[in-house]
Amino acid sequence: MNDTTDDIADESTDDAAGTPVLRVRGLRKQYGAGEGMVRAVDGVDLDIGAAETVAVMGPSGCGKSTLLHLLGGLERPSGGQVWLQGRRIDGIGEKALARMRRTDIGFVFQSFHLMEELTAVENVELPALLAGRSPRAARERAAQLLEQVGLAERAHFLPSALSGGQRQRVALARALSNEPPLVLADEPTGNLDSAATVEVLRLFESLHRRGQTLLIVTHDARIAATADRLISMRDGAFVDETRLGGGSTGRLGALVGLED
Ligand SMILES: Nc1ncnc2c1ncn2[C@@H]1O[C@H](COP(=O)(O)OP(=O)(O)OP(=O)(O)O)[C@@H](O)[C@H]1O
Repeated sequence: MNDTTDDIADESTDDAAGTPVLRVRGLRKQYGAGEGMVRAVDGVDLDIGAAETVAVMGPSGCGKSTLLHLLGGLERPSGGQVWLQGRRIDGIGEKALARMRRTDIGFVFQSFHLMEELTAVENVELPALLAGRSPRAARERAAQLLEQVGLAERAHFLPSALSGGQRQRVALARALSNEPPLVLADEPTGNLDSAATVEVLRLFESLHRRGQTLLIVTHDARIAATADRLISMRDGAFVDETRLGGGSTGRLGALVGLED
């Protein structure tokens, strides 16, 4: 485990092409020890530039979720370095980590993770309130985001009264609440039927067009087709990378039968 500090270290990474939104070097996570040890993430290097969408695909158990959890500060790495907007974030203290999760990373999970007792708009405004925005500003921003995901009319519904696709759209709106520089999505369509998958896919495309930086782990080739780059992962490591056109108008989008 790395040493921790409650301040985000100001260790910049200079790069001729500009500072990437996310830079990862030699990232590792192992579980257990001895014969039962699992190397879930085993030496990952990655740069994601501003406004880039990167998709990661790979077989079950290859370490995709663990990777996102490490990048989103939900789990601690066993080794390696991570910079978010040029700031070193691996090994930061709990307070700084919590702040980073609230304001710098938007997380979209396969199973939505909405607060069931809060309405859609209350779910979406929560991160902004936790980040210290005024109730009025947080509510205005939440209403705007729900409008963008096509759910303005359902703002006061509880999650239990929403379909899977609608829940994921609320979750996506919530992820954008604090305008994070990076959105991490873990199988965002994994629990959705194909109609709802297309709805969510459209939203990712539109986010991509608007310049949101995104890292998406997915089993769905249609989602991956919206990316600029597609990375294949096996046994905790990246084994292949393909540059796509980005957006479902790209070559792969055509292959999987999506129209724009
Ligand atoms: N908390 C944990 N303790 C022990 N082993 C773990 C833990 N979390 C994950 N693993 C192991 O790490 C490896 C990677 O798991 P991970 O969930 O990251 O894979 P994945 O590629 O996301 O799989 P899926 O596509 O099925 O969600 C697997 O072998 C898994 O069993």
